Amino acid sequence: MATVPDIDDIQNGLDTPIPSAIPDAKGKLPRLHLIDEQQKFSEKMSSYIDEDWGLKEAGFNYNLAAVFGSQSTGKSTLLNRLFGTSFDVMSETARMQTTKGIWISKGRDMKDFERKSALFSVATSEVLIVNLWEHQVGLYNGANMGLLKTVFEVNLQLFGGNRGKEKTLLLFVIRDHIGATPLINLSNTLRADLERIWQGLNKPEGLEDCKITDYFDFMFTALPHKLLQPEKFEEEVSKLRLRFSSPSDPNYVFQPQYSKRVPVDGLHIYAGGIWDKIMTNKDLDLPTQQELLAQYRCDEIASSAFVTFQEKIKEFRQPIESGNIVEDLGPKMNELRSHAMKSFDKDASRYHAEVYKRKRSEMLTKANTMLESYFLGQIKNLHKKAVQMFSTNLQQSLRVEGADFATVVTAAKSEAMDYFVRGAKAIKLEETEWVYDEEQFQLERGLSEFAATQREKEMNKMLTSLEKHLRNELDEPIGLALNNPGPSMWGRVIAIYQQTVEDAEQLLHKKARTFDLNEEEQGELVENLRRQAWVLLTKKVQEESMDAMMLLKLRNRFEEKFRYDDHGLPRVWKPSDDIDTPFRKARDETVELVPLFAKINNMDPVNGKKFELEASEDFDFDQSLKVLSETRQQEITTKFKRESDAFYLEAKRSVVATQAKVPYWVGVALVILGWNEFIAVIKNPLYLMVLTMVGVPMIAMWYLDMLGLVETIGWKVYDQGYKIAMEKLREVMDKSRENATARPGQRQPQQYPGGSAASGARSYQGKEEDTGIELNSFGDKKSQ
Ligand SMILES: Nc1nc2c(ncn2[C@@H]2O[C@H](COP(=O)(O)OP(=O)(O)OP(=O)(O)O)[C@@H](O)[C@H]2O)c(=O)[nH]1
Repeated sequence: MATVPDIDDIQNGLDTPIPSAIPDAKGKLPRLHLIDEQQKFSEKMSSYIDEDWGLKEAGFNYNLAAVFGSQSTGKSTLLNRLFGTSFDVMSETARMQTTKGIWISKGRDMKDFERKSALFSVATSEVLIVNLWEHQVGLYNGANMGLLKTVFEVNLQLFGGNRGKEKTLLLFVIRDHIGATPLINLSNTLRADLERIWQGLNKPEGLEDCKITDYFDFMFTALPHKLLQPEKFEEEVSKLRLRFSSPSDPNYVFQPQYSKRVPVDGLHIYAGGIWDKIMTNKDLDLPTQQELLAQYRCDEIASSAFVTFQEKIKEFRQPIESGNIVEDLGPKMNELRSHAMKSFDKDASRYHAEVYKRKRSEMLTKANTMLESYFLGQIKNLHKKAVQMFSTNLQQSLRVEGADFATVVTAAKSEAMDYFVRGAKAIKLEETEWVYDEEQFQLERGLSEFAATQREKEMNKMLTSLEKHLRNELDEPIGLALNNPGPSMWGRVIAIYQQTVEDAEQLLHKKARTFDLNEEEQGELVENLRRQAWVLLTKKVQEESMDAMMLLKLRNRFEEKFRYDDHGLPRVWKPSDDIDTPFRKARDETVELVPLFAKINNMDPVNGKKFELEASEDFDFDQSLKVLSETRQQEITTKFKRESDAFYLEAKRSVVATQAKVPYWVGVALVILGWNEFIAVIKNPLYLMVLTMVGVPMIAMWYLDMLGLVETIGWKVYDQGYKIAMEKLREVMDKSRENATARPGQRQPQQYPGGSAASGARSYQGKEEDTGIELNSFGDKKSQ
């Protein structure tokens, strides 16, 4: 290849007048060994450009062409003919002798250098002449297509970013063209070969779909046989020369799109930079035989070590996938990994050190990747377990009376987090970049969210119990206050409210501390509490002011005034008594109570100020104060008046009853008919004693006009006695029914309507007296 080691790839376009090119003593233009055998870029390029070639002031007015082709394909001959250069041409006789021997013995270095210099030519030149024999067309190796492939590949890697911006012209010159195959056919074959090569390239990321034409243009030409048709050869070469020297030629090669746009004074830096980049690219280096062997053997050793390793680590899969925590997973994984690495080291460490090192690190990475799935699986399971642990601990601790929520959460959280971190640390192997920060972060967040939900639940529980407390504290006292109606009753109600809310607030503040509530949250809860208590209060007031309740209150008050005297004793009306005045007075005084229930008087009795609560969307304080409307007040008053009439009539009736008198003849008849009995009683001390004991009090009462009262009391006693007796009877019946239910294996009787199956069964088997009660209660004596 002519680019090695000569500078025959750098050439000045012939149309450009060379300002001061200085030929040497033999009249030859000076040439530079640009890159020497040690692959070192010449430092003299700049001085050659400036002085030897006189291109100092040329700026962009120069061109670069390179030639590429197999050994001794006449590259130098062509360049010398085209550009008047003076590259050495191998003598016709020596040609055969200088090929294979040198080629094989220096194979590696040469091949390496060949790739690099070919790539250098492609990267720096505007036109790359690809020189090949006609008979090489279609032959992969002969036409140097393998080399072209590497050059294309690396060119794409290193300079592929300039897609479509900088193109290079590939000018194929087919030598010794006899003419049997037309040029067009040859060029088609070459195009197809190039396209195929391009398809097979390993293209870098992002350039997978790039085309060969994004980077290269093609031109094809042929030259006749130099030795067989020398004149024709020279003629065609002269024509070809025009393509390089005459811009007016239709096939002129140095088109602007191929220019690298580097001014000539910077060319040495540009070309040097490209060479450096090429030199540092590993893909252009060929491995030594030792390295190849080491790669092969290390791969084999690694695979065999992996077989055992993979087999052993399988045991972790099942438990981890089913969500269990594998005990000692860290040490176990570490042991298996070290075992695999040791068995690799034992055999592989004898091979090429660099390769061994690289393969070892590859193997370690692969082993780590395999183990990482178990690491991640265990981390996931640890996460789940930590959440469970947290939830159980929290719930257990909260069950303890007086548990402080904030403290309980902090303790449970720190325990769960500790468990997770300890577990995660234990399975993180050395020489890995495994991390669990994200999972830890997610866990912490999850626990906080869980705690927040729990806290809300606990708070709701607390608020519900607080509401119950409020209801208990308010209900009875308010009922009592309103059952004794009067101008001061609202004052009492407000005082009860204030006291209850104060107690509940204290309770709330105490609880708030355990929930770690801030000022604002506490304020809001207190506000809600006050409102809630007020709503409960107004509900109770509404209950107490329902028609039936109001009438009861009024009736009680009326009875107090009308039926009892000032000493609290029941009044017995005598015929001489004035019933109308006390009745009217008692009724008027009672009716006066009704307007008191029109509206809650929200005056605070303690400080004399109006008590108020802030209204909200669903709470209207002023509205909540209203109790009885005008209409309802009237309705209640009317109903009450009607009821009170009954009391009036009853009073009147009782006077008539005491007024009724026994006729005189009844007395006379009594004396005549009962004389004997009277004498018998007088004479008998026992009868006399009984008569005295019963008769004297009766006479006294009659005298005091209290017989009506005695009668009323008697009836009441009878009434009460009857009620108690019935109650006792019911209790005994219930008890006997329960006992019967408790007895197992008894028949299911149906014959006692209203009685339970158990009580029916009892009637067959129970004790005599029990059965009697049972039957009496249901009235079915036949079954006995
Ligand atoms: N048949 C034939 N021989 C040629 C042609 N051009 C050059 N030669 C001869 O081939 C031999 C090699 O020519 P060179 O120009 O030195 O070839 P090269 O490719 O520069 O050689 P290296 O630089 O060693 O790779 C010389 O003897 C030339 O006279 C050609 O077109 N046809």
